[in-house]
Amino acid sequence: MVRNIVVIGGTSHPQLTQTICDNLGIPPASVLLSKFSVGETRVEIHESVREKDVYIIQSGGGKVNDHLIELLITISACKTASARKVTAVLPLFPYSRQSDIPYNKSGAPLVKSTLQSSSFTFDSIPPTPYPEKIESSSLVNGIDCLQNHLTNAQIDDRDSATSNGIRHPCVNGAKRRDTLDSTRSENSHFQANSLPATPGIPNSNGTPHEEAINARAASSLSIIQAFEPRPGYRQWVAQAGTLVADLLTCAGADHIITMDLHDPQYQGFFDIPVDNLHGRPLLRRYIQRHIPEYRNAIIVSPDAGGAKRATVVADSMGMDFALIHKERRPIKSSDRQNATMMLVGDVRDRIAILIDDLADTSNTITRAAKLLKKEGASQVYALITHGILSGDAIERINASVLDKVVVTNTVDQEENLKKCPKLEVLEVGHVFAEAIRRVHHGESISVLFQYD
Ligand SMILES: O=P(O)(O)OC[C@H]1O[C@H](OP(=O)(O)OP(=O)(O)O)[C@H](O)[C@@H]1O
Repeated sequence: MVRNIVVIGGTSHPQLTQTICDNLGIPPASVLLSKFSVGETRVEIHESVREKDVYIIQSGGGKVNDHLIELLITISACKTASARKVTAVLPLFPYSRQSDIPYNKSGAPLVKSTLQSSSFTFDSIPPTPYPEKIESSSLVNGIDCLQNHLTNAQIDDRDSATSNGIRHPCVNGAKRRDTLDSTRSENSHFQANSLPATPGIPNSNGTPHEEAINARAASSLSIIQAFEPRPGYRQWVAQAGTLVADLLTCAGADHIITMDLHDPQYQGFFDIPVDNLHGRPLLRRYIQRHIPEYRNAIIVSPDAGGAKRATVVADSMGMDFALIHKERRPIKSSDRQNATMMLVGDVRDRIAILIDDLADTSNTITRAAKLLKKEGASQVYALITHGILSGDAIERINASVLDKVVVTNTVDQEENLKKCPKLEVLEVGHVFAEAIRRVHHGESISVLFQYD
């Protein structure tokens, strides 16, 4: 039993909090986490934290923004209640993919939008928005309006440049909308049913169901084609990772414990200690125990960004390695969905094991699996640290040629397990409990990463 320590669980993953507390031999602290009817988060700490070391467990995934605000308020509540030290334990760190935003060649950000004949929408809540499911109310929310105005403003500028410098008045947006519609009709590749086939990957390789899901998602994932950058101006997109790091520090966090940061350099955004634990030992143990004749299998990175992660696993286990190269900066929205994928390495008649840090929409792993099967792989496993699995990811995995998807429970998988027979979950609670115990006693935690 660890003394003088308080563990508080956020609402993101109560089961993981309980496992961590069971491993530490203490009960979770009594707290009230709720919401006022307006939607604001309410936090009450029901026991003394004075001069105690407090560990707050809150993961990303799910209602990520609500969880983040709840974490910030809880940190602040503990600090103002005289906690000696507050450590935020974020098994999946939210927003860590947003330290850099991918841009297309024209400078427009690669963001999700859904194109309808009359308007854009930027809904990103699960499920992955389908054009036919858009509600008219979604067209009037703040971000949609802002983006529409941005787009319309771009078109206005173009118009004014080609019409003797006279700016068209905005009468109920009618002029702008007309222009926008005509711009859209020129971009016929934006129509949901006219997507190009995946270069290098004939459509016939996937199941018809998978093709349908991917085509539907491709039609939803769009760059604003009407966007044309003003000369000398590149549209600014917030790099939210920096802000989130600052928010945690300002709220009063003294220390961060997380696992498999998408970009390990994100640790440099903080001026407090960040312990980035590794999920690799768990994945490695799974390979050794569950994959038959694993030494003949081949580790595959589904994109160049994850090559280092995957090679570390391959090298430490004396296994072969292959890489899928994914085109990173497509010009058209449909290209992001259908970007060219090329395999470097030989997977024929072997079990291919995809290793990645996270699966969100699961487009990456399902498309990689399709390519690997096409290249002759006998089975395809995906071993992922963070199973975010948002939107219709589970549906996509079920329809894919993937044989098995193994994730850790840094994100709650209870509901996903019920819906996905291919899914297996590895427990991480004991890893975080050991990290907390070591940090609390001032012991080194490097032993938790010294296996590579
Ligand atoms: O399930 P999905 O929605 O397909 O997302 C998963 C992919 O996203 C991340 O990489 P990213 O695309 O950000 O590229 P990077 O690794 O080069 O940073 C991650 O490393 C996966 O490869």
